Amino acid sequence: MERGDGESGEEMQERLSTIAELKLAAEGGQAAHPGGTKGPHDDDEEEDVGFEEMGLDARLLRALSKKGLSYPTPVQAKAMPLILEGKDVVARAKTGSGKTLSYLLPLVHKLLAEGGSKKGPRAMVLVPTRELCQQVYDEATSLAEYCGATLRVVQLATTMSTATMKMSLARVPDILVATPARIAACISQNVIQPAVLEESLAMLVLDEADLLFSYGYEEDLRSLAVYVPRKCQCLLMSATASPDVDKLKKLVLHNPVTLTLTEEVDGSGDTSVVPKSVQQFSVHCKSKDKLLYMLSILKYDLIQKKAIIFVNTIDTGFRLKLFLEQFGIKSAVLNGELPQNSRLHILQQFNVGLFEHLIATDDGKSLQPVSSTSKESSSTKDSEAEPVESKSSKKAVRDTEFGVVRGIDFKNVRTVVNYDMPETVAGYIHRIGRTGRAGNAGISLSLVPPEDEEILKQIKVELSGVDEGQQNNKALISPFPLLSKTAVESLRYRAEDVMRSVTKIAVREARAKELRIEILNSERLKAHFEDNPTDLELLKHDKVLSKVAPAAHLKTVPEYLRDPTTEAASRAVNLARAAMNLAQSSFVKRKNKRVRVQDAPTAFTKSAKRLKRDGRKGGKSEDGKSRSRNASKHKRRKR
Ligand SMILES: Nc1ncnc2c1ncn2[C@@H]1O[C@H](COP(=O)(O)OP(=O)(O)OP(=O)(O)O)[C@@H](O)[C@H]1O
Repeated sequence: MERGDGESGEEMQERLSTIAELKLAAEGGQAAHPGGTKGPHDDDEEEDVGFEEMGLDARLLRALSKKGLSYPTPVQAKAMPLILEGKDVVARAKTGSGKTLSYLLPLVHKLLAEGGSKKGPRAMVLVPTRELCQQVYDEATSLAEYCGATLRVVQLATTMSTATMKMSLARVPDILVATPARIAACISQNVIQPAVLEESLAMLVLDEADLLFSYGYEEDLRSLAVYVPRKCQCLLMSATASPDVDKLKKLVLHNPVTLTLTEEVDGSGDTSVVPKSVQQFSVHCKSKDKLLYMLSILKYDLIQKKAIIFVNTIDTGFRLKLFLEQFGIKSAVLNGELPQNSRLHILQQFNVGLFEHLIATDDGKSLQPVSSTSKESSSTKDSEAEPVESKSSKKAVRDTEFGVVRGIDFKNVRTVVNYDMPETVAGYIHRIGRTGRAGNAGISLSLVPPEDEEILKQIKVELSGVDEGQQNNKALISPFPLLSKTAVESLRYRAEDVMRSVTKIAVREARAKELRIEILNSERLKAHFEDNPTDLELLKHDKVLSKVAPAAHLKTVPEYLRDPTTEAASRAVNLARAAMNLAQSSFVKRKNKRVRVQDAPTAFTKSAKRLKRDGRKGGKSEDGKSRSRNASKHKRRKR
């Protein structure tokens, strides 16, 4: 029986069962709280220990309750008691697992308990990037404010002159947040006297410790280590293991307790540093087709938003933006060339959801010209259209302390796309760690051209812990099931047409224009947001940069081009999105426990499986051998 809208009874039944499945996924999830010891991070039988049982200062407990946090995450549950005891701790836990509060809570607790006068900072948190500096500063300040305490938190920014640093430190801070280079500069310029530091410093935290050396802070840290008093408690936090962490450990810690909190991936006893709430997919395509594939994924609405799309060079980012813009897909570009105020503002806007697609380069390293790394040059070599770093970029001031990948707590990012593959496994882990934070669900999607198969292989081996041949059920990165070849090919002609118009010159001009605007805005922004911190509408970062206005007909994909199988997938993604929103909003109390409903990756996989099964039953598969009911129905309709 066919209904008026063209949906058969069977199809309607199936759609309803998908909805029911998604609802079930949304409502019937495991007892979970993002922080709980029995939350999505961990299925062991340990008893839940609340923050109250940890003996935290009552003001901190109130602060946590105001923030809506009731249970510690596993890393918090394990690390905090040790830190409160005064032990040096090295903690390695996956991205988004709450490492920041695991050291800030005991740190603030101790400062509140000790009180008293001081000559120098009592606690110092060192991080590799300015973006992280700001984030840790915000978190510490908000904790102090919620506690109603008069703790003074100061951050030292890279751009500060000696005079400004002196001014900032004139009233002695309780907590100092900075990059190692700033502290080393303060010491060498006598803004901080080593003797004072030796006397006052009671706690030193090296956050994102795996990255501090690679960001070039080894010398700064070595010079600082000399002044860290023996009595000072030292903590090292990291997401990945690295020889640098070991070096740092030897440099500043004394008999530390080492905690490694990874999680089981598949119930087999094996562990992974990637949150299991993140489903990982790959799409294999030629390098020159990456724009086309990206367009197909977005145009068919196959991924959840918000999405971060990682690229390896600034020019690639602008090229992608200009290209997508022509199809009515808006995005903002974030890179280390932009002034710091603009970068912070972009992050802020993205976090509150003012735009859905953020194209980002990962860190200071990505600002090197393409030819400077073999990996980057290889990823562009068979794509003639792919521009190399423009000359103008060499003149731009590059901020080597820029970094959005490492440690930044993006809010509600549902999908991370590797438009360009990262150079290293650690880079991959940090990138995809921008989604699936605090137990939320997320998806990662990597576009893999033939020349990046090797890094994908390495990633798979390292994440699964077994050689390729043995991965079978442990394959953590599966082929993306929702995009059919037909869907991609339906857009090829239009995409290639637009690709030709996004020339190197257009990219260079757009990049220069964006930079000019942002530099101008930067100062205005600074003043404006000091006065109006909540006014985020002033500037839109996803504005159109193309000189030529996007053609109206490219904004939608006409009916005759649409691929029914991928359309069905798109509907499933939308249902999953609805389920995720439902899941997010439905925190319920069960037996006095905060129960967070299961998020949607399961639903996503099930929908994908159903689509695949349908494909086998008669749907249009990637090789185009069979035809779907939808496709023939679609044809009937067309006729
Ligand atoms: N106990 C908790 N319950 C619920 N959410 C929490 C808890 N602790 C922290 N969070 C939230 O988890 C998110 C991730 O925390 P955080 O940024 O500290 O992770 P991280 O482990 O440092 O990640 P990365 O390695 O990427 O830096 C934040 O949004 C934070 O507010």
